[in-house]
Amino acid sequence: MRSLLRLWPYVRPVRTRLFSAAGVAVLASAMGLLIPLVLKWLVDGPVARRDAGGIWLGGGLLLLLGLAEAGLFGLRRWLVARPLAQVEAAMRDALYRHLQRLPVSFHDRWPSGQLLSRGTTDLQLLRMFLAFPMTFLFVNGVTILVGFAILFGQRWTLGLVLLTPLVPLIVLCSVFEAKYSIAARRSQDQVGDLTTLVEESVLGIRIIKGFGRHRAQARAYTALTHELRGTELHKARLVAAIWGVITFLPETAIGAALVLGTVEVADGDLSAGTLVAFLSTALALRWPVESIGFLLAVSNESATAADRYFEVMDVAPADADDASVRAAARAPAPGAPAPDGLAFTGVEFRYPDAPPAAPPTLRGVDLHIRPGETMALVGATGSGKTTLTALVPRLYDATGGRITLDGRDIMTLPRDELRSLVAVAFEEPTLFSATAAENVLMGGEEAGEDGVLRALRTAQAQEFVAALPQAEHTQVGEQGLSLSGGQRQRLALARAVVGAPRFLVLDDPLSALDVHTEARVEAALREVLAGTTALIVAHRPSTVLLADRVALLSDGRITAVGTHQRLLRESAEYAHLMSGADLAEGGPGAEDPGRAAGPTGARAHRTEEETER
Ligand SMILES: Nc1ncnc2c1ncn2[C@@H]1O[C@H](COP(=O)(O)OP(=O)(O)OP(=O)(O)O)[C@@H](O)[C@H]1O
Repeated sequence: MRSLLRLWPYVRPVRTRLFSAAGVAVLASAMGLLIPLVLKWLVDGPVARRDAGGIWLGGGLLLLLGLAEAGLFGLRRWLVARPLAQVEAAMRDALYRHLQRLPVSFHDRWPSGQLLSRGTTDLQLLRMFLAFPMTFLFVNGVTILVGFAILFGQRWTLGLVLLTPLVPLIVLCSVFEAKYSIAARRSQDQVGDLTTLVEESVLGIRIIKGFGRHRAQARAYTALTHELRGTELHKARLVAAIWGVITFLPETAIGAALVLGTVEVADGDLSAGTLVAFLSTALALRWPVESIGFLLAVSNESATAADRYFEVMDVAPADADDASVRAAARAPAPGAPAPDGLAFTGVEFRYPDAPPAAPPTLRGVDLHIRPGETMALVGATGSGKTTLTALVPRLYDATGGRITLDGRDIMTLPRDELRSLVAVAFEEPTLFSATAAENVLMGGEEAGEDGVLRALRTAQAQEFVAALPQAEHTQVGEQGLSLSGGQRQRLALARAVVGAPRFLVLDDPLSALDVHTEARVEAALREVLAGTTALIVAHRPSTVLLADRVALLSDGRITAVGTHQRLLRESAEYAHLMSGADLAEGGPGAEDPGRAAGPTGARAHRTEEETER
């Protein structure tokens, strides 16, 4: 329940409205409690005297009280609707912004459905809690206290009879709360799992259909829904039990008070009006008492929702560690950074969720890419190429050693600056639900329309984009037009080059292209690469040919660096990786060593020794 208190910072801005609404609800409840007192006056006065005028007056008064009660409850609802929508929106906003700032390693660990359900159902639950149970636990508490004061005022002996169930009720409610909160947590986690499964099924629909997995998927879905159904039924049984107890015990006490009160009226110890007032007050307290079971259940679910929400919000964002880093970055630099390219020194990396006994994914990586140089990174599958490239834009932080850009340690660079220096494109291109131009501009908004067209030309995407219904203003990505894998890759490549970054990191960016398109993209890329320091993961010799030098990564270590030709000669592993390709046995690179060594202008004519210096 303590987690519900943590909602205060979000509720604070709307506290005046919420407190006013609670005040209005207390007033409305008070109207309800006045009704029995008017009844008492009516029975003992005008009814006993057979005074028709008095009876009409009493009836009119009761009608007015009823109308005032209804009107005040309506006003309360109106008061809370807008501010609570605002609280929900602010919390959702904070969650979204926080998720954007959390490190990639967090997203590796957390299923997206769990995050989705926190941003949707959990927040709806919290809004409901603030709108209803929070106010009514308070309002009903006040109503019960005032009601009992009135009851004791009428006849304290009968009041004591009504109080008898209090102790067993408190004990039973606390047992219920403990059990219900476990069930509520389980159910909300199961909703998260279900959301993950639905999301995966929608995103992976081609694989599911292609492999005829729909039955297996449907079975998994049914199993999860059955589990959720079981938990929901368990919750319903718990609520039914507590509701039954909360209804049964007070009503038995009311019954006992009725019998005792009637005996007292018969004996002439109590006026009929007092008994009517006593019983109608007790009946007016039925809803506040009976609703406690329901209010506790919703409060419990809300506490679980708040726990789940803060579980994510409490994870330190990726740039939290940047405070000291920024201070270091602000320290006067010993002069403008000299262009020194991209250097890895003794870099080690281990995934946070890797088993403790497993060796690090990267170990003692030393690699220097000179300014303006293009380095291809080649290695067997699983050797750590993608991991190494992910360290440069700090998608993950190296667990040892250092990476420098023009001599500046990337850990001392503010993330914004780092990401404006480094552009990335991955093998699996992700496009967003936006126009083709907007997707490209994500790589550098200042590039403008001309920049987009230039980048599209470099990525050889201008033709297919021009053929789209609204050219570069066509919606692409998830909710837009479906593009082929190669088209998506080329748009992602355009996004990487649009900002003319100083450092370019490409993870096998041409893998989905046919050889002719690839050759055209490479020709255009060479111009871009001439002014950029680049690290390109390559599987195919044709991509390797874009590079000045090649680094061979095996088993998390750089084991050889040199030109394509030299590595072919000297490294059996490299030759093996490149074998089967036309280049290894007399392909174009072999025929034209200049092109293999670094085919951009003057660089194409450098000797092998010069390139390797
Ligand atoms: N998020 C992760 N958590 C834990 N281990 C990971 C994660 N991503 C990759 N790995 C492991 O790290 C190792 C290197 O993976 P990486 O993707 O860097 O290889 P790669 O050389 O790029 O392979 P490929 O050529 O197949 O793309 C693999 O053993 C992989 O299982």
